[in-house]
Amino acid sequence: MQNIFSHQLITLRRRKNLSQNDLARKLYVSRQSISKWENGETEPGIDKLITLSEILGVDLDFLLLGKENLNDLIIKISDLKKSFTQPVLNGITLNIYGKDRIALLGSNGAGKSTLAKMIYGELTPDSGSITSHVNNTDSLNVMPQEDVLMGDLKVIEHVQLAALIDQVYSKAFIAQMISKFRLEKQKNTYVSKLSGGQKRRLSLLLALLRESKLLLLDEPTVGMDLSSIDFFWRYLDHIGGCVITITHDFNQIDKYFSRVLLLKDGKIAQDVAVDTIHSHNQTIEQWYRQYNDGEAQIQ
Ligand SMILES: Nc1ncnc2c1ncn2[C@@H]1O[C@H](COP(=O)(O)OP(=O)(O)OP(=O)(O)O)[C@@H](O)[C@H]1O
Repeated sequence: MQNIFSHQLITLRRRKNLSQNDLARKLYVSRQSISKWENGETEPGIDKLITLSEILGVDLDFLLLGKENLNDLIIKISDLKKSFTQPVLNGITLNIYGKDRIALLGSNGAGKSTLAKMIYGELTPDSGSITSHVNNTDSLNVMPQEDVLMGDLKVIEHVQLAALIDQVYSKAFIAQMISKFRLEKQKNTYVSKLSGGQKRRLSLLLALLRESKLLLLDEPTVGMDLSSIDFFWRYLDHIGGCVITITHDFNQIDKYFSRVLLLKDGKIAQDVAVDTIHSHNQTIEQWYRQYNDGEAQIQ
């Protein structure tokens, strides 16, 4: 066990961009203890192992025995390239794990939606590969940047249809979701007559009808009023599986995400754990301003 655990600890700690000091602080142990565990000289007790598996976002089995399970690595992206009239993605390499909560950040036009569309299969890359352990038909939920709604259905009909397709149809559940998403008054309104924010709420409801292994949200809160935005973030906090969100809603990233990716010049310029940014006494917004415009690197 010792060798596998030591190897796992080093790999997973680096994957989370945590230094030995960062991890020591989180576990209330000395940096030397971490170093000894990583050298295979000593082992942590069970309470620390449990906390470690939580911090590193993996099952205890995987931490101790290296048993890869599908909840862990769910998407592997290698050297992905895509050009339209100009190159947009210029060699994206990335692993996405089952418990990741990723905020995908970058300037307008950086290629965030393009990358998301390739992950959910709407666009094909020019070169490179995406290996996915997510079944697009039953384990992937998507809320694209532009609402994809059927305007000539009433809200209730749209939700019923989606629930049938997702195999989660139940009258009570549909009523509950419509009420939760504050669309009760509009349930007999044609979708084409909804306001922009109401359409966004409906799109979100549809994306969240069934459980998913991967939920991809492209600027979900744009056009929503403040109470809908608050509702959205609270709701998101209770969703299982991996979540990748493209957002410029910086105030919320600190609270709801575990990992931030910065897309810049067609590459993943930064891939950092939110905790690491906080341990440098920065908010995500401060970090973003520094790294999107500057050249610095977090060690
Ligand atoms: N179908 C397309 N045909 C031609 N160019 C495209 C197409 N889709 C995207 N682009 C271009 O690719 C670049 C990246 O677009 P993308 O929508 O991925 O950026 P983004 O980071 O999501 O931007 P934003 O934050 O503004 O939504 C842009 O310059 C855009 O004009």
